[in-house]
Amino acid sequence: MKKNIAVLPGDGIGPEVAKGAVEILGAIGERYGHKFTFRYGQIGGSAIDRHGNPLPDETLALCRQSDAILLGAVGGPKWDQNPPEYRPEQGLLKIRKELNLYANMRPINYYASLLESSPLKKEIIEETDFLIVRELTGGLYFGKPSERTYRDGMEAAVDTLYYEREEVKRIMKLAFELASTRNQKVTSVDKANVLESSRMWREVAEEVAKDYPEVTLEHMLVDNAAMQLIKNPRQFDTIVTENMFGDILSDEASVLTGSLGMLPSASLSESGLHLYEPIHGSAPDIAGRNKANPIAMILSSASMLRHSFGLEEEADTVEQAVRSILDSGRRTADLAGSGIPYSTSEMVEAIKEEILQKDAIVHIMDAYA
Ligand SMILES: NC(=O)C1=CN([C@@H]2O[C@H](COP(=O)(O)OP(=O)(O)OC[C@H]3O[C@@H](n4cnc5c(N)ncnc54)[C@H](O)[C@@H]3O)[C@@H](O)[C@H]2O)C=CC1
Ligand SMILES: CC(C)CC(=O)C(=O)O
Ligand SMILES: [Mg+2]
Repeated sequence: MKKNIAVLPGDGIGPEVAKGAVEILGAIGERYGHKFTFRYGQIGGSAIDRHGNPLPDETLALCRQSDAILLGAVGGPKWDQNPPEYRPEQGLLKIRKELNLYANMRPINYYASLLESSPLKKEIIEETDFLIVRELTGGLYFGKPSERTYRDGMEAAVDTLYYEREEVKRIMKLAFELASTRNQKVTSVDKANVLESSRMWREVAEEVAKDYPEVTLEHMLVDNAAMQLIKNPRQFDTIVTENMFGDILSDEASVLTGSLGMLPSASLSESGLHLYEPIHGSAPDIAGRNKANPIAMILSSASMLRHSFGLEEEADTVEQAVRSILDSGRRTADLAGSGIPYSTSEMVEAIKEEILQKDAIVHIMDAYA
């Protein structure tokens, strides 16, 4: 198979983890005979520095000409004081909107060998397996106005949580579709006791649920959901929620796996051009030190193999290699505790060797078959 992949490394640890994912995809190409061509584009702070724009037109064009997109992370203190349009995060929001990447899938799976890495009790997190379906192109991050203003002579600031009914329906339908292939339960998370947008969200959830009689729908207020995620995460199967609620709840959920550096995501569009990104940010506190955990990014690339290219076995191979390396006790600093940590590049190399070594074993077995 031949595929063109746009790689947008971004800022901070973005380039470090993106490099790791590219190497892993290279190993998969080598093992299975696929030709992946990687073409690089600028986004975020590095794009501001080079082009004066957090999402240059060239980057968008590159993405549109590609079969899938890998994105590292954007942002950092260097650009924190920039005016809003020159903030790296605007590049990320814009690419999501321009490519209509309306659904961000954030799966939370437990890793047996990482049970000790979480501050939570083993009995609570064991067997955790749920999916956060985060609406990604609407809600509080996109509503207008979003500005500094004056009201009654007083300085004020406003952000707007705006949803069109159809936008809610689209993400809700996807959540029900996904739940019907999982454990048939949707938890719709909102703040319907306060927000009008949430009351509409709830109505739509009830309406869509009628088409999926085999799926159980429950509603949960977001503050309670934040608590339930830590208290009893096994109760969840598919969570569907507003953009910012999903952003916050998924970072919280990463604690179940032991590190933010473990959670991948897929940002899906209706056009079939999807973007794959770890849920974490650019981690300026560890950037440039070869210290970041590349697994969230590597698992995002596995998701790309599965969902964009239909390469199920190849995706399984990446995920299995990650599990084997973790089972063998190898950890980056975020998970190493008092053990000796692997650097980013050592971790990538270990996963890569695991992928290629299995290949060697398969060939030897074939030779003797
Ligand atoms: N998708 C994106 O590009 C995102 C960008 N950001 C941006 O990133 C910058 C930093 O934001 P923060 O709030 O610090 O969030 P962050 O996610 O970058 O980091 C939070 C904490 O988790 C750690 N961490 C994150 N990823 C890690 C990894 N792969 N391995 C090991 N440790 C990891 C960091 O070292 C830090 O202590 C900001 O400019 C923010 O706007 C934040 C979230 C998402
Ligand atoms: C710019 C932010 C919305 C990025 C973020 O935190 C995320 O998508 O997880
Ligand atoms: Mg986030």
